[in-house]
Amino acid sequence: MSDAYIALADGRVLEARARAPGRTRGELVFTTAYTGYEESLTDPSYAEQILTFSYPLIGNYGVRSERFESESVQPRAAIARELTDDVADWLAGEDVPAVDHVDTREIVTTVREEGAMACGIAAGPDATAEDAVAEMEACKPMSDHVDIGAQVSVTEPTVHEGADGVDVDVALLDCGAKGSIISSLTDRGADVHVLPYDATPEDVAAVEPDVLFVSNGPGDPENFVAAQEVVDEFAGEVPLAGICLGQQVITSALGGSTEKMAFGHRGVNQPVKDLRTDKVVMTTQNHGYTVDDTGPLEVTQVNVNDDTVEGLDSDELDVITRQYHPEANPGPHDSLGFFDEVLDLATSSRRVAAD
Ligand SMILES: NC(=O)CC[C@H](N)C(=O)O
Repeated sequence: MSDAYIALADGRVLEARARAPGRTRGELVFTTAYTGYEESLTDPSYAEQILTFSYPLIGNYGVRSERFESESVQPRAAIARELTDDVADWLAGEDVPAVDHVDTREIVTTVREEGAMACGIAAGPDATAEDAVAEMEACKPMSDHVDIGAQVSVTEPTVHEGADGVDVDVALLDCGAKGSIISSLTDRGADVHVLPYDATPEDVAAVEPDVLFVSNGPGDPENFVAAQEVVDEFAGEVPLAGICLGQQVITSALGGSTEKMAFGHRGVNQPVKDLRTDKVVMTTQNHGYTVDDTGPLEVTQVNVNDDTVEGLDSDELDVITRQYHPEANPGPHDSLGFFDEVLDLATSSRRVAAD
């Protein structure tokens, strides 16, 4: 007898094995990454989602907090073919339901064919298929999580100091920032002033930033209204940079738009071509929305698989953004140079302003 059930919005209920008990619901997504499960499970971009690992064995090198991207587990549940005890115990300790012994190929194929969908999970000794279905039926679309930023952002400003000798101040709007975005900036010497997702223009001005950086984050970028207002306020005055949700928020704020993708880009081998150099790099991605209309921004990079926008730029407004995750964790380090470009933009625009 099964002790776990996964209910999908298309009516199917899959039987599984409970590895961490509980009942929950969320948008069903996946990652094809074969390593980096600790980083993915602590990435705030996955808030309100259920994460399926397509790689069959998850947890084979343990669980270490040094590899976490935030302080807690962020998806509402995890699904894998086989979870080790280390991972199962970690998730159980965090009250995040987890299930395995299920055909994850079927789940990923379903999401690829039918799109990201509502999902309910019931796991544990008393779990029933009906419980899972009830959870799935109560699952809201991502766009209905209007204040999702509050779940993942700092509530008070915090400063992360970079190395001495580099004089760059970054105001980072924390819409659910991964730790390695912050450390990629401090490693290069920048002081990073992490501000709440709903910071006001006054809060940002108080930092006297050399660059305003909008982080990654969960959910629909159109719900990050305060962040869009801040970007609008500083556009043309302070250089702008963003990653993933950050690219989407900046584009919308400047007059462009975003749209929901069928199932998104979900893995660590997404090929991205730079249109200026014709070079292709491998990138880490986990997003379900994409930039549709780029507004005043110029497309500098595209996804080789489907031609969607991966990088945007504006010389006039001093903007540089990426849809993928240059900070990696998990994934390839091919595009870490993005952070050098951000610091160059911060310092060169300052020189121009001082002339
Ligand atoms: N990784 C992210 O920042 C994700 C951005 C946004 N929530 C999306 O799904 O498109």
